[in-house]
Amino acid sequence: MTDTLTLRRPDDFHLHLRDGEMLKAVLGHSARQFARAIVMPNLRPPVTRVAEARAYRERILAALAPGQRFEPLMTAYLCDDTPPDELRRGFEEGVFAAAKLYPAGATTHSEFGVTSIARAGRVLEAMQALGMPLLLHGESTDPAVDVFDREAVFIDTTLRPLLQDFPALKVAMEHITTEEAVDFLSADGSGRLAATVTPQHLMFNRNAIFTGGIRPHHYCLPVLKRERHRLALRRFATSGSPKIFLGTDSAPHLRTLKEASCGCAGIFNAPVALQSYITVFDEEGALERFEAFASVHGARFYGLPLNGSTLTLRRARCDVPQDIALPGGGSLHPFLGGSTLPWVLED
Ligand SMILES: NC(=O)N[C@@H](CC(=O)O)C(=O)O
Ligand SMILES: [Zn+2]
Ligand SMILES: [Zn+2]
Repeated sequence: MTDTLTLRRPDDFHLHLRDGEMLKAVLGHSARQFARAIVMPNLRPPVTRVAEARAYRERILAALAPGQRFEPLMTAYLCDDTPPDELRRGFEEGVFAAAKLYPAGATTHSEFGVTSIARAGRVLEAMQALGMPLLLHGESTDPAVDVFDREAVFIDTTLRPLLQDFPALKVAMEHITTEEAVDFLSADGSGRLAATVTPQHLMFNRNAIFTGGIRPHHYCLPVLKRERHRLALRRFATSGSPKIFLGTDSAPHLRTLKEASCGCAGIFNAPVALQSYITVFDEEGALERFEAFASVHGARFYGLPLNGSTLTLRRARCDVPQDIALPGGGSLHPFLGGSTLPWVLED
């Protein structure tokens, strides 16, 4: 039995760091685990311009503890009126690593998102020419569509035609949650389509939201799905396929805002991200494929060099705290808070 695993330092290809006091409280948890992260732009107001992304990157770097090393990779939030030239300049100047498309109304802070793909045509044309990845929150926003079907419907009605219209566009399906997404990815032979998957979608099915009462800390978007989807995700994530890689979607919200009559969507998993993912790979007998998932496939998709340094995980009891206090008051409940995991990060 393997009791320690040393791997190339991983990257997080889908992360919400927020801003201000929240940024200061959560950043260290990611910086301790990951060398780099693709930082989501859904601030209020969203990060839409090169200058805004530069300034946000500076705030992130300034919030690091002395001596801590971490590279934030910035993204542009696409709106109906995003000028293609702004994306081009941001990408060419090395500020924007990618652009994120939120269908308007699909998720937290998506109200300024794209109202129809048809309107994004010029922007997608420019991204395709540049080789700039498009990151998708892939859910239908049609209110008539069942909340559990939104990803599958998006794939059929939006993603499939989009890939046909832009045959060379690089696309990442963020936080996939369904067997339909796995099947769609598996069938694609173009080499320009990939996906990220979160720890929560690998570890839980939708029963977790309703165990003995309503469990707001298991609520995120896309929402957890039924067991067959979780099993399909686990098989694909641990298969060694280069089309799927690590992206936590760690999305902190104050405990008070989650435990509310209308609770926010998002799970703060940064403190236990690698401990959770490795537990899944261990359970699937796939530890030898963990490094590729965590540290190689994502970097290749984004055209980034692989990290030189390493990190070690050790089989030992990891007690997850119930609460992480914010300096300015309030607290966060981390993913799996109050339970234990069988792997720890070595110091
Ligand atoms: N995943 C979530 O449930 N929430 C994310 C937004 C997102 O990634 O869709 C957030 O910013 O809170
Ligand atoms: Zn999302
Ligand atoms: Zn997200």
